[in-house]
Amino acid sequence: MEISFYKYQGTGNDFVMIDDRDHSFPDKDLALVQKLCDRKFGIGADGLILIRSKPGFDFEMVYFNADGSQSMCGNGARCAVEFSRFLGIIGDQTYFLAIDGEHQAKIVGPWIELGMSPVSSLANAAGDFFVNTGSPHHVRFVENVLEYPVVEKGAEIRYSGQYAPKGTNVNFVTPLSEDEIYVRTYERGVENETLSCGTGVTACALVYGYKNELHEVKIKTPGGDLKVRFSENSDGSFQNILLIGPAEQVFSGKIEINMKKT
Ligand SMILES: N[C@H](CCC[C@H](N)C(=O)O)C(=O)O
Repeated sequence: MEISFYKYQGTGNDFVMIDDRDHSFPDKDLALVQKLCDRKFGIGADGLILIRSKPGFDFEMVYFNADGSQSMCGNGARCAVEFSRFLGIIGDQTYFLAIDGEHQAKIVGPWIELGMSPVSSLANAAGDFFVNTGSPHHVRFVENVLEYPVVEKGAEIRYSGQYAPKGTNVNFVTPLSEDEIYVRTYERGVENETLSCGTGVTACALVYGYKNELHEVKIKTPGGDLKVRFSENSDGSFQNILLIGPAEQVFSGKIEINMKKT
């Protein structure tokens, strides 16, 4: 069976995007997801996203990490919004469903303003922090993140007993100024450093904003620049969280897939 795909990237986090409004993609075939994401034997990507029809929403976004596991993906959601506009499903605003619930988003020029799920609390984790922004994130502030052994230390934390069995994503942060941070991320399900992680930079921005009484944080990542805006409630929870950044279609193509005999 031949399928059409589109390749998108959001600050260097890259995705195979499939228009699956007819629900024909074999989403139980995780070996196929892994193959399509494989950078040598497939198309190559950090993850794969299906756009599906969903009553009550403009669309549903189904996200798979490269290893076939599922979670919420912030950069991927921005790409899903841009892809849905490209397909003519939406204009410049949308209300869609993802694994962590409903989301609003707005396209403002080259930027997508993505509403993220509310965050109930920041937790301390052995001197670091833990935040769930739709996917789980460990946040560690370090002296010089550009020199930090992200993959080695990231894997250590990701596979540590405190996060077993599901694991977590791991972010390392160095402040650049009073309202800007640099973030590098080890991503669960990619099992490597990615050039950026949307839910990850959101987690880091909430922690930095909490520590410095900010409601908007600029973030630099190896894959590009992002902004996070939010409001904090008196009980320490966060809402009106916006992840703001670009999303770009890089190329499109067709690929032959062997459907598993079911
Ligand atoms: N690897 C993450 C999901 C993708 C997160 C990232 N790509 C983003 O932009 O939020 C996890 O397993 O929780």
